[in-house]
Amino acid sequence: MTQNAIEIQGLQKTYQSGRNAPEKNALKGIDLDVLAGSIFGLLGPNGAGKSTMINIMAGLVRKSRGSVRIWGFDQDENPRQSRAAIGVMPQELNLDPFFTPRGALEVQAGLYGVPKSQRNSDEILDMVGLTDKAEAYARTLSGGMRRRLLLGKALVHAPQILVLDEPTAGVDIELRQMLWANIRKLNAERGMTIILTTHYLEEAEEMCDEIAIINQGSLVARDSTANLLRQMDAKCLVIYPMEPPKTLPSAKNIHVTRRNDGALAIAYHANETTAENALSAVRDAGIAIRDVKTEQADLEDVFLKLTRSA
Ligand SMILES: Nc1ncnc2c1ncn2[C@@H]1O[C@H](COP(=O)(O)OP(=O)(O)OP(=O)(O)O)[C@@H](O)[C@H]1O
Repeated sequence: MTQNAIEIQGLQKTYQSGRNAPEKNALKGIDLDVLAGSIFGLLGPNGAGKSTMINIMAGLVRKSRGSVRIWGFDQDENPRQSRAAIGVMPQELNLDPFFTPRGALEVQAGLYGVPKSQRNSDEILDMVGLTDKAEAYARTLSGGMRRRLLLGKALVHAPQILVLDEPTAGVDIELRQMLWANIRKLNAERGMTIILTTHYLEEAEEMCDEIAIINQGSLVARDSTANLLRQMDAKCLVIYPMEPPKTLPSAKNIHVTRRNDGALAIAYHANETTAENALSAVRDAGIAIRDVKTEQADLEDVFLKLTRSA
């Protein structure tokens, strides 16, 4: 087994446009490793190049330059092995309406050359909760069921790496939880490496061990989720006073604002001062505290900082 599930070097993608339109440099030279066994989030604003990158990994889009190794296999030298190591759950619900879920899984297994004796359609149908729909035509399945079937299709050849492009975009809470439970299980029990794109930063913060942020075709961050959050040392202490204060607290390195609900928001940077100093300033101003809470930066703040400055 390799240490890295994915190794990407100098990856570039230029889309040729129409006769008079300029070329589009969707990826401008990306280096990226993804550790085997991790849950890895690929984030970026619309048009950043996430789908392009995922589709290149999956062998669905041809790269213009650079090298991509999947599970140790170079995509150019060993296209078959590198494709076999990866399963993709695409964003679009592109299912043949005339196949049943069982039929769709069998066809997919055939495409990947999985011998009949090694197919596990029943287990997959059970896992994605489609056992009782196994013989229903895809056109009769709800949107949520189709999405579950797409996850099932990505798993037929037992890939080491599962790639999910916006798996929870527009799905209801119940399905979202089911998808995440399945994904966590595949990661924990089979050690499957999971790579996903999502627009829900809270979800990425909760799910992903490691995160890469791309913006306009370039990598702007790549770190553990915890380290990325640590970069943002902006804190806010929110004080609910017993009575509206006559004067606002003031001290070095704190910035106080009054909120509409009567709370006082005391903003500071953890590397400049402490919560203790902020609270002292509140006491010095003679303010009795009814309640207090803290607010800290989340992934959304990190994301905005990195993608705006670039
Ligand atoms: N087939 C194509 N031909 C020409 N340009 C393309 C093609 N596919 C993508 N692009 C362009 O490449 C850039 C990156 O697109 P991509 O779909 O990879 O971004 P994304 O980060 O996945 O965005 P989103 O979050 O909106 O799905 C965009 O400017 C897009 O318009």
